[in-house]
Amino acid sequence: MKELRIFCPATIANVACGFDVLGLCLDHIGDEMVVRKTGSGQVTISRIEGQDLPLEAANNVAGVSAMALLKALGSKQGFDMEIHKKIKPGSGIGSSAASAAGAVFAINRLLGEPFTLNELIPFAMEGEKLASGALHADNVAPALLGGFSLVRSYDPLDVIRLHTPGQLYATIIHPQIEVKTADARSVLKHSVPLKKAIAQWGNVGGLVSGLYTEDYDLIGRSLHDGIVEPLRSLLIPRFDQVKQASAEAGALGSGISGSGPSIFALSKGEHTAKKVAEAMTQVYADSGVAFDVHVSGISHEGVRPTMSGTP
Ligand SMILES: Nc1ncnc2c1ncn2[C@@H]1O[C@H](COP(=O)(O)OP(=O)(O)OP(=O)(O)O)[C@@H](O)[C@H]1O
Ligand SMILES: N[C@@H](CCO)C(=O)O
Repeated sequence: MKELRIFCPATIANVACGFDVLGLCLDHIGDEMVVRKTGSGQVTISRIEGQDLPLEAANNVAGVSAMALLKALGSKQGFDMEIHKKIKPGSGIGSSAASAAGAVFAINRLLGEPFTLNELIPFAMEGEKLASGALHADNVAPALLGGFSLVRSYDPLDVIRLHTPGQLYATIIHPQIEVKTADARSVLKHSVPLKKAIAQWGNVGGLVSGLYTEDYDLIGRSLHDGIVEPLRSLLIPRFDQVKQASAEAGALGSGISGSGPSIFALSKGEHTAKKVAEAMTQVYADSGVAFDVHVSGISHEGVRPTMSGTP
């Protein structure tokens, strides 16, 4: 195979209590990429549609991730990428991760899969480092593996794919303001009072348990973030109102999606998730801030081919 067209899904990182360790994969929101082998011996990006992003491979997360993979293999094979961007950079739903994960998935597939999906995560993290200065895996892991991911450890990297309950739906409101991950990380404190840490790791354990037992009330009780949300929510217009309206509409819980400005809520069932979407819309209707609202299931699959290229 010389060419692969893929869907690169959006993701929600942190999922409230799991800063840098939890993430989930959305099912139909995402970019497309076309990746093809070339004889140039280099990684190139010939086209980016939908957003104004760098075409130089060294300045684009897709290029950096691709080069990290090829360097690990010692491969001199050239690749060219086209990126059809639907997820806005700085949205909080893993725009950079979609490109990083897409690049390494496609190149790995075109090279006959020398790496497992889990083994691709560190290469995609190099792209995230370019975007935000931080080697976080909580967007690229679910973008590659699908479902929910837990980064149990960064050193050594140990990523676990978690069970996803079938009736879990996400609602996302994306206010059209850009919050760069690097900026949203710079507002964080580097030490956490023990009392807050206790509450947070209790909630991470509760959320993981709730996912496995499909206990939706427990999932809802666990969707709290007492560490990051109080600092970052100040960057997001009407954050508290969106949370309150989501709860009143029946959401299990809500929080900042990734580093924001998107806000997510999880609900049991699509019907409730749609009611939450209406409630979020009402909060933002007269805000003067343009916004999009999405309802999505949790995808069991991450990056995936949409059409095989020519053999
Ligand atoms: N292919 C790419 N797709 C998206 N952003 C890219 C890409 N290549 C480079 N970037 C840069 O990465 C930055 C966006 O990444 P950032 O992590 O801030 O946003 P995000 O991925 O939408 O957020 P989050 O990780 O919170 O979901 C921008 O500075 C953008 O120029
Ligand atoms: N865990 C990262 C995710 C960025 O999407 C952060 O919150 O900074």
